[in-house]
Order: sequence, then C-alpha cells, then structure tokens
Amino acid sequence: MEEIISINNNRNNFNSESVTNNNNIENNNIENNNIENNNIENNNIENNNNNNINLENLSSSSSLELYNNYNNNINNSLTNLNSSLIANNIGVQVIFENISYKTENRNYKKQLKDEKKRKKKLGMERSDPTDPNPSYDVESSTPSIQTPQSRSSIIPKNSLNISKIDQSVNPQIMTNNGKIEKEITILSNVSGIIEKGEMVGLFGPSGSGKSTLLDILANRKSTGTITGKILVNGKEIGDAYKKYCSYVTQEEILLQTSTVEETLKFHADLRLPGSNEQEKWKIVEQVIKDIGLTKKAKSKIGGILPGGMMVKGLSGGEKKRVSIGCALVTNPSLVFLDEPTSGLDSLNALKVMKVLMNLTVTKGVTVICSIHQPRPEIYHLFNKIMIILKGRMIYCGNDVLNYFSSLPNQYQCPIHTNPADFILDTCHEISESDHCEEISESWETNWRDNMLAVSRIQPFNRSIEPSKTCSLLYQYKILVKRNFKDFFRNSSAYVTRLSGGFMIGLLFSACFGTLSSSQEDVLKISGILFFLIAVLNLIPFTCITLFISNREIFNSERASKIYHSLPFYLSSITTEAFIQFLVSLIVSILVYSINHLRWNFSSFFITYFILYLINLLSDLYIIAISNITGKSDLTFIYGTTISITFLLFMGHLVPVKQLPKSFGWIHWINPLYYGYATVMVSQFKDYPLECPSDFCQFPNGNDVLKFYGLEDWTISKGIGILIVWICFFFVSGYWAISKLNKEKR
Ligand SMILES: Nc1ncnc2c1ncn2[C@@H]1O[C@H](COP(=O)(O)OP(=O)(O)OP(=O)(O)O)[C@@H](O)[C@H]1O
Repeated sequence: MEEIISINNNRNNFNSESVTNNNNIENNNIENNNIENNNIENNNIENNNNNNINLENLSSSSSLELYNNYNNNINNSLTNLNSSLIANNIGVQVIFENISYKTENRNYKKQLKDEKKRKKKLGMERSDPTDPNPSYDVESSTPSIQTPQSRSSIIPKNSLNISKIDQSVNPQIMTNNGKIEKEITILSNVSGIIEKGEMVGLFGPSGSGKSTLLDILANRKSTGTITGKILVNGKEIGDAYKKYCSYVTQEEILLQTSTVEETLKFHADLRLPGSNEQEKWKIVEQVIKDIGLTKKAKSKIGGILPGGMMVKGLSGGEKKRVSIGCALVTNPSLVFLDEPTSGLDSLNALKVMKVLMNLTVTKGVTVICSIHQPRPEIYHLFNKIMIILKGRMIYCGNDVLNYFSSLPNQYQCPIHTNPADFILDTCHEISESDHCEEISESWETNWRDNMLAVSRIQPFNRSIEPSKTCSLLYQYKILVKRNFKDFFRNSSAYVTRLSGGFMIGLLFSACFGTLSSSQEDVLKISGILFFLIAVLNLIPFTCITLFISNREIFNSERASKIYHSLPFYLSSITTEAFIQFLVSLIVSILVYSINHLRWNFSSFFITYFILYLINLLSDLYIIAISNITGKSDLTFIYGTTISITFLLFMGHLVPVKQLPKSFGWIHWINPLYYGYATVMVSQFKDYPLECPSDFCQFPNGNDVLKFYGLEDWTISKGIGILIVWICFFFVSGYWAISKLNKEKR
C-alpha cells in the first residue's frame, strides 16, 4: 500500500525534498540514512503543485481573514501529516504564549554618560552667541510638554537625539518615554506554536531577539525575568521540560583530540545515566548514522591545539554535525540551534540543514533554528517561519510571502529573489516605517483571536519525569578519562612539559657540576635550590593557553548542564597533579644524582616532595588567575608580577633578616619562602661541611641556616604551611571557575 500524503509547504517557488518509502532523502554527499522507523515506511511526502489550497488566489488576496483561513488549513494538513507520519515517535508540540523577557541594561551606565555629554553639548550650543538659530532644550530623558509636531520642528537638524540613536543601533533598548532604563525589555509578548516534526526557521534582523527567544524556549536563560507560558503538548511540565530539549550553540567548541565517536560517547556517558555501556554505544552508532558521519567515526575532531600544534580532522560542516550529534544523544524531542549555518560555505550549510530535516522526517524531532539569510534551498526546507522584529513576533506560519503582501504597504517578493533576503529587507523596511507598531499589534491580536484557538493539542506520549543526573563521582571518572586521553594525544603538551623538565635538569647539572661539602659549594647548593624553586614556579606559565582553552570547553559544556563544575575542576587538577609529579621527579632525580646534593633518602625525598608542592602550588595559582581573568594576556601579566615578588622575597637573594623593615613582612605571605626554607633545612640541618683552616665561614650546615635566618625552621612546619597555601589556591581556583566568567545567557 502506498499512501501519499500531500502537503503544501505553501511558499512561492517551493521545491522541497521528497522522502521516498525507503526514507532515502536525497542528501548530496551525506550518507544515506537507513533509519529503521516503521512509522514512516510507506509514507511519501511530496511537495507538488497539486495543492489543496490555491496559492495563486492567496497571493492576489491581501485580506487577513483569507490568510487566516488559509493558515488554519495548512495547520490542519500539517497536523494530519504529523499524526499519521510520526504517530509513535518522539516529537512534541510546543506552544509558547506571551513570552516577555526583561533584564538589567548592561549599557545603562554608558547611556547615562552619553546622555550627560549630549546635554552638556546642547547647553554649550544654546549659549553660543554666534548661533543664529538658538536651539531649544530637548529633554529626551523626561517627557516633553511640547507636542510631537512642535517638538520635531524645533529640534535643529544637526542636534543629537541620543535615545533615537540608541534605539536604532540597538533596537531592543526600549525606553520608557525616552527615559534610559536600568532594566530593558528584550522580548515582549512573543507567542507561537510549533508542531511536532516541524522544522522552523527563526528570522529577524540582527539584535531583534532571536537568540534570546531560543534560549528561553530551550530553558537556558540564567539572567533576567521571564514571564509567559510554555506548553508541551498542552501541558506545563516545569523542570521536566529540559529532558525534551537539546541546544546547539553557534560556535562548536569540541575537544580537538577526541574522535567523533569518543565525543558522542562522552555526551552519552554523562547524559544517559540510566543506560548501560552497550545501550550507550548503540545510541552513539545511531547518532553517527543520523548525522551522516559513519565513515568519519574514528576521525579526530581536529583543529589547532592550545600549544599551537595542528591536528588534522573534520571540516567545518562536519564539526557542526558532530555538535548536532552531541545534542541528539539524549533522543530529544526538540532541538534548538543558534545559527547552525554561520561560518559554513553554502554547500556545507545545506548538508547540515538536510541532516536536521532528516531528523524531522524520520523521527518527528522538532527543529527550531535561528538563521541569517540562508540560500533558497535551505529556506525551502523550513516548514514554518517565525519572524521577530524589535523583540516582538510579527509572523509565525508557513505563508510569509503572502502575509507580507497583505500588509498595509503590500511588500511583494520580486521574482528570482531569495525569499530569505526578501524577508530581512522587508523587516528592515517595516522597522523603519510608521506601521511597525501596528503590524506587531495586529499580529498579536490575530494570534490571540485565531491561531491559538485552532491549534490542536497533541497527546503526550513521552513520560514526564524529571531528568536523572549522573553522580559526581561518575562525572569525575569520565572527565579524568577524557583529560588523560587528551593529554597523551596532545604531544606538544606532554613533550614540552616533560622534555622541559629533562632539559632543565641537564642544564643545572652542566652549570653547577658535581658538588661537594666544601665552603665554595655551599653557596652553589643554596643557589641550585633557589633556581629549582624558581624554575618549577615558572613552568606552569607555559600552560596558560591550555588552561584558558579548557575553560572555554568547560563554559560551553556547563551551559549544556552535562556535568557539575566540581568534578570538572577536580579532574583538571588530577591531570595537572600527575603531570607536575612527573616533571618534578625528572628534575629532582637529574639534579640530585648529577650535582650530588646531600645524599640520603630522607633528604632526597623531602627535597623532591617540596619541589613537587611548589610546582603544584604554582600551577594552582596560575589556574586560579586564569579562572579569575578568563584571559591569557591578563593571566600572564598578573602571574608574572606575583611570581617576581615571590622570588624576590624568597630569602635567597637577600636573607630575610636583611630585608628592609618596611617590606620585610612580605616574606611571611610568600609560599615560595616556606618552600625554600624547608629544602634548605633538609640540605643543611646538622650537615658536616669541610673546613680547611681554623676559621671558615660555615663550619657546619647549621651555620648556613643561621646565615639565611632559618635556624629555627622545621620541615614539618614548612610542609604544613605549603599544604595550607595549596588548599587556598585550590579553593580560589574553584570559586573562580564556578562563580566568575560564566556564559551569561
Ligand atoms: N543585558 C542587556 N543589556 C542591553 N542590551 C541587551 C542585553 N541583553 C541583550 N541585549 C540586546 O538585546 C538584543 C537582542 O539580542 P539577541 O542576541 O537575542 O539578538 P539576535 O536577534 O539573536 O541577534 P543576532 O542575530 O545578531 O545574534 C541585542 O541588541 C542585544 O544587544
């Protein structure tokens, strides 16, 4: 039996793909998706011109009533299509009503400042005796008593009206009677309906509020006040809503050293807590098929690693498909995408969009994406268009061209013009016309009176349970596994750091040679200890770009809420602690064995342990600074300033007792001083020194300690204080990563 369901996608020049009963969607180079989906077998979607609704009549009509009837028919035919085509699959219907969003105006201070400047300038102009046409006081920040007409007539042509300018630059900054507000309204009473299995394009000029609406619909907004309702299949489902949504950000932030399947498995591990390994792998395989990357499953993502090394990997479009894949592992009902085609060439953009269309057709997934001027083939893949202008919905449906021609100015799409370009151009025209307000209001009234009334509530066929999360320990395990894999695959990271340790060890050996307990070598030994601490303090500076890049990945993954910040932070510190363990060990063994420092196991062990603590501590404070600043250049500047201060007041170059009184206290807040004091004690405490004549400066190691003001120092005190400092930097780093530089949405 071959049932043919015809739908009219009712846009001029529409020529969408056809889905045959083999589900083979013509997909250029994308692999065919042989997805087993009994529900859609035997269903053919054909976009033909045998439409039930006559487009010609519609285009000649400009009446809203006719348009509404038409739209209702389309809605019904789409609903029929959806219900018969994808009866048991995962799609959901989403109705959002009167969504408004207010937030703190981040430009408030700047606007006030600009306003002050403007007033000052106007004041100066007024008092200019040479001005033949003295201007009047134009108080944009307080309502004027002049009539609009008189007011406009008295504003000199060249005078600045800051509130007007601000609104045109950033049309979302809505002012109240021209008053600069601390809180601004980004979205106002936005409503719409998205049927299951629909692919919806969210259009609008830059700054109109598309990303804001997507964030709200995807439940990702963490700032501001949101009002309105989101109904899933007619129900308000609160927290469980998250379970149905996935969000794909504009920029794909993926770990370059992971393969496609590892990336997806990572997401499956953290987002599917109820599934076993076998099930997760099955899902990963299916997602790889869905995104058409079976042949590239074992390929690395690729890109430039933080150290600068280039890893060959996927193309931009393929990376975007992996990002989409990450969003698909949870089998979402709704997928939101913020400009999925940005940065891609038109062929790759089309491939990405066809992957999305496949999902809507084969699984009934609802796809909503904001998009800027797509090529016509992409535009025609959308079942529905939503248009946001100045934070208000001006259209939501599938006949936008006819709708625009029905508006007061009768905007007609010229032949051979990309409809997407026409939509954007028309939006600009509308926003500058006097009808803008009227058009938004008439659409809102139309929505309330007609659209909502005809929408059919879909039955709920997915369970409404709040989503489960993995335990923190499990998250930590998965993150540590990923970190170590990444570390060993990034040869520039481990080769540089380990070979750096090796080179430093050899250079020290070459410079200081074999040392003895003679008087001349006493200063060399204290010099070696100082330089060892200085080098191990500076080594972490080589990893600033790595820390910043990890932070970016973390921010993006945290926004998707796939893990908690604590396991992420602990896993990063675990990897770092391991690397520093190796680096300090290499340096200590080389220096100790070649330079012949005080040889007994406890001295070696204590020296090594202190060097390790110094290395770890330095790593932690660089991590803390990079988490606080979020920028590599600032981390470098603050880090070097702190390190230089620490090294100066370490007690080697100038023994602490000889430091000037006004600055001498600094050594008490210098963790490197405690490290240096402790290794000095481990080397010189009760250490017999050669004394060739009756008088020598240091008859015994204790005299060396006395010279440096360390005679009362003990090893246990030093280790204790260093551990306290490590804890301090550890906590500061965690506080900074969890509280600062968050992705504000
Ligand atoms: N806290 C804020 N203070 C001031 N303006 C804000 C604030 N948050 C958002 N905006 C402004 O609101 C507008 C809507 O932002 P949004 O990112 O949703 O627009 P968009 O349509 O997605 O733009 P684009 O297409 O350029 O990404 C922008 O002009 C933005 O600058």
